[in-house]
Parts: sequence; C-alpha cells; structure tokens
Amino acid sequence: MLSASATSTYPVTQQSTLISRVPANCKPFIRPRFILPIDRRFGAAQAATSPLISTATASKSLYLGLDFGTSGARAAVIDDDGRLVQDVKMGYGDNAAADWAGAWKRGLFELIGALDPAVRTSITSVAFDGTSATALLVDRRDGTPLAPPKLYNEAQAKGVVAAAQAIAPPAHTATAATSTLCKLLTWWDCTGDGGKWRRVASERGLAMPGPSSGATVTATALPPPLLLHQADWLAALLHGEYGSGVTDWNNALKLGYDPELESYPSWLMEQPFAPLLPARVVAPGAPVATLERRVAEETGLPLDCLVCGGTTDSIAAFVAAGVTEAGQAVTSLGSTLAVKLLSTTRVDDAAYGVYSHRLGDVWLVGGASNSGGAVLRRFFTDQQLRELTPRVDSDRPTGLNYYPLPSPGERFPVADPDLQPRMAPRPDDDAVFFQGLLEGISQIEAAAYSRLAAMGASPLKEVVTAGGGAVNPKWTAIRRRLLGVPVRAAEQGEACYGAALLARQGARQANRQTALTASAQ
Ligand SMILES: Nc1ncnc2c1ncn2[C@@H]1O[C@H](COP(=O)(O)OP(=O)(O)O)[C@@H](O)[C@H]1O
Ligand SMILES: O=C(CO)[C@H](O)[C@H](O)COP(=O)(O)O
Repeated sequence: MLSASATSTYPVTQQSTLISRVPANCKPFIRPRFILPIDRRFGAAQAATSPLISTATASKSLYLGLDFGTSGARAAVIDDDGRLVQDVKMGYGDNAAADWAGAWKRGLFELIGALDPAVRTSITSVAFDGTSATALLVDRRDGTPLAPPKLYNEAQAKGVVAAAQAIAPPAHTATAATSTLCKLLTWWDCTGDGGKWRRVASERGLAMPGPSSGATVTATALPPPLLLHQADWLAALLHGEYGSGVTDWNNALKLGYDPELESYPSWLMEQPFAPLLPARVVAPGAPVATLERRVAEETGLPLDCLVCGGTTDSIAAFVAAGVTEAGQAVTSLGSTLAVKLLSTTRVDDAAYGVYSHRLGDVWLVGGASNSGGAVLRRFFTDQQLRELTPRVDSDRPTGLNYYPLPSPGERFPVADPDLQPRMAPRPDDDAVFFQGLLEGISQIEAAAYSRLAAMGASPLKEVVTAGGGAVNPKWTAIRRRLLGVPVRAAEQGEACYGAALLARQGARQANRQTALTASAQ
C-alpha cells in the first residue's frame, strides 16, 4: 500500500532558464519579454539516502509536492537546489471508488506521515496537483463533501452540455462534457439521484439554492455549498480556509475562468450559481495560507509551512520536465494521454477538446485523451508489459489501426462522448496485440499534435515524455516515427516533482514579499 522509498537519483545538470513572454492578445509572437524565471536547477545527483536527508534538513528549506493522479498519489520533497530528498508513492486501495474523497484524504496524511521526521519538520512550503476537472461540492464551513466527487473523465449528460453551451461562448472549453462547469450544472440543475446533495445540504443547515428548491442564494443568510477541485480541496485540508474557496488558474480553466483576464468572465459571474464558485483564483505556486494549527500539530509539519497554489497533474509534469522553448512539448503517458505544447499563441476549441493553460506568462496548449496506459492495464500488468516489450518490432507496423479506449467516449483530439473503442481483432500473439495498442495510442498522440498545428499553435520541435509509459523504448521509437520530431524521456517526469518546484517558487515569492514589506517600513 505505501512504499516510502529513500529515493532515486537525479542527473547533474545545471540549467537556469527564463521563459519568453506570450503576448496576451494571442497575435503571433513578435516581442520576447522575459517574465517568469522558472529556476530549473537540478542539484548534484546523489543517492538520496540518510546522508542527503541529514544534509538537506540542515539547510532547513525543503519543499513538498503532492501529486494525486489517476491511479495513485505521490509525494516529492526537494531542497533549495532542486535535489530530490525523499519521495513516497502509494495506491488509493481497491475500495477507493466507493469513497474517493476519503481515499484522497487518507492518502494525503499517510504520505505526510511516511516522510522522514527530519524531512517533515523542515518543510517550508507545499503545493498540490490533481486530475483536471475533478470536482467536489462541499460544506464551505468545514469542507465536508455533500456528494461523491465527479472525476476528470466523467462526461455529463447532453442536456447539461446544452445548458453550458447556452451560457458560455461558442467552443469554450467549459462546454466540454467532462468540464467542471458541466459537473457544477449537473449538481445545480438535476433533482434526481444527482440531487441527493440537496438533502444533505439541508440537513447540514446550508442554503438550498437552485432551480428545484426555488430559493436563490441571496434569499437566505445560510452559506451556500462551495465547488472545489481535487487539488483545492486537498490543500484546504491543510490550511483549513474553506470559506470563500481558493483554486488556481489551471484547475479553474474548465470551470470557465479566464487566465488572460485573471478573473471569471461576466457570462459566468451573472449565473445564479456564481456564489458556489471558489472566489479566490491564484497563479500556480502563489502563496495561499499557512497550515491550520491543528494540522501542524497532528502531522508534525511546521506551523509556518506555507500552502501554495496548485495545478493539474499534466501541468505539474510539464513543470517537472523543464521544457522552456516554444515548440517543445510534454506528453504525459500516464493512465491517460495528455499533451502540452509550449506555444506563442493561444488556441482553444471544445469541439476538439483543445484548450490553453497559462503558466506564468506562457501558454500551454493541448488537451487530454481518454486513451493511455489505463487501456494497457486492462490487458497487462506492468511486469507483463516489461516482458512483452522486447518482442515489439517498432520497425514493422502491425496495421491493426486500433483506437484504444477504456470505455466509450473521447475528450481529445476529438470531443465525442460516444466514440467507441476499437481494439479488435485481437491477434493470438500478445506481443503483436500490445504493439497494436501502443501504435493506436501513438496515432492519437500524433493526431493531437497535428490538430494543434492546424489551429495555429507553435510548430512542434521536440516531445519530452513523462509518466509511466516514458520508460518504454519501443513505444518511444513508434512515437518518434509517427511524430517526426525528436522524442525523449524527461529527466524528471514525475508530477509531484513539478508540484514541489511550484512549492519552492511560492516560498521564494513569500520571502521576497516579506523582504519588500520589511524594507518599506
Ligand atoms: N513498460 C511500460 N510500457 C508501457 N506502459 C507502461 C509501462 N509501465 C507502466 N506503463 C503504464 O504507465 C501507466 C502508469 O503511469 P503513471 O504515470 O503512474 O499513471 P498515473 O499517474 O496517470 O496514474 C500505467 O497505466 C501503465 O500501463
Ligand atoms: O486526464 C487527466 C487525468 O490524469 C488529466 O488530469 C487531465 O485531463 C489533463 O487536463 P489538463 O490538460 O487540464 O491538465
């Protein structure tokens, strides 16, 4: 269940990089302005065992990244030089689907508890990443979920999508069937099973806004429920500031937030459910709040440990991979296939599941398919994948032309909730079947980058791979042939490492703010 690994080692590369500015008006890139120094120093590679831990904790500045992905949760602790001091991984357990929120909460405190005490007490800041558009409806007084969370890939009913299309601009990413906005509308509009939350809310003395109750939020002094994303809710378990709710640019994108305006658009704010939206939206890595005292006492984290703005898992993997030039891209080959291309122009179109995330002042354009490693796991264990890989002949395509999906429905590069999986006929030889699946997922990836190019995103120059599939050299060869650009595994592809870099960025930002305040007095 829980494996506290002392840790892996990381390559010795020193690179400190500035990312060029992307003009907010989406015109072709004409004027480089350095805006966001993401300090990408990797420290000296050392066997991260107790000697490193003792050295790192002596520095008293450690940063914790927490990744809550599809199949499990991971923690990474880094020092000021970006050296990995400790990492811990865990699965959610076989019964997680019966109570996802409970599994995530248990996982959070188990991961923290599994850290070396000398490490835990030296953690200066923490940041989370979670699966995008995974939403919870909670009691804003204490964060108690009022209904089961709606996960990242749960497509909402066509009627709800139509309701989203009626209020959002054409082709807006918030109108995708799996968007957070559609999940909020499902809770808000429906009265059947999905409306059970209303009874729970009423029993807890919350306002009962929404069509079926007839009441409006302003008509009562009671607090309305609060919508949070998975990463927001986990962070609030540490800082305890539910109240008006805190989220980040990346998690809020599929709710309808405009990262260019740095605000919710008027078409969203004028909706009757607007009071349910998390009011504070911060940049990924921005300082949010320090730990709640009770949490510090129970976990052994320092009372002044700073919780920072989070992000989504594929963006955390992008940050970890350290790409910085327009045209470079990160493909996350995890349970799902997610692509992020660093582009000088923003492109968005829900019809293709394409949207643009903002990181600092650059655009990460792409999307996430339902295909990916989860399909492989339907048929093979990771061990079987390792055993079959030597028999994959990447130079001889199988011609099987699969479209591998775990179930009907696709988000990107086509947004079609009814798209059927295509994984037949199944050859007798498992190695050929496995190769057909790899080719099918690779063809989806290639189609995804072609779609981005057709929409005017920066031309693809290189793909860096993160996630569990990055380890497979035959898969990399198939992808390189289809993509026609260099493809390599990320030196650091774990999303939790990217989240730890965001935590480090937030601690430094807070220190700068403190120094400026002190010098002004
Ligand atoms: N040797 C391999 N070849 C191809 N895919 C692999 C290999 N080992 C693991 N995987 C895939 O990697 C996926 C897990 O990657 P990971 O990044 O941990 O996923 P996530 O964080 O989305 O849960 C699994 O679905 C598995 O199928
Ligand atoms: O599929 C996912 C599950 O791992 C990703 O979380 C998500 O869909 C990627 O979305 P984004 O591009 O907003 O990070």
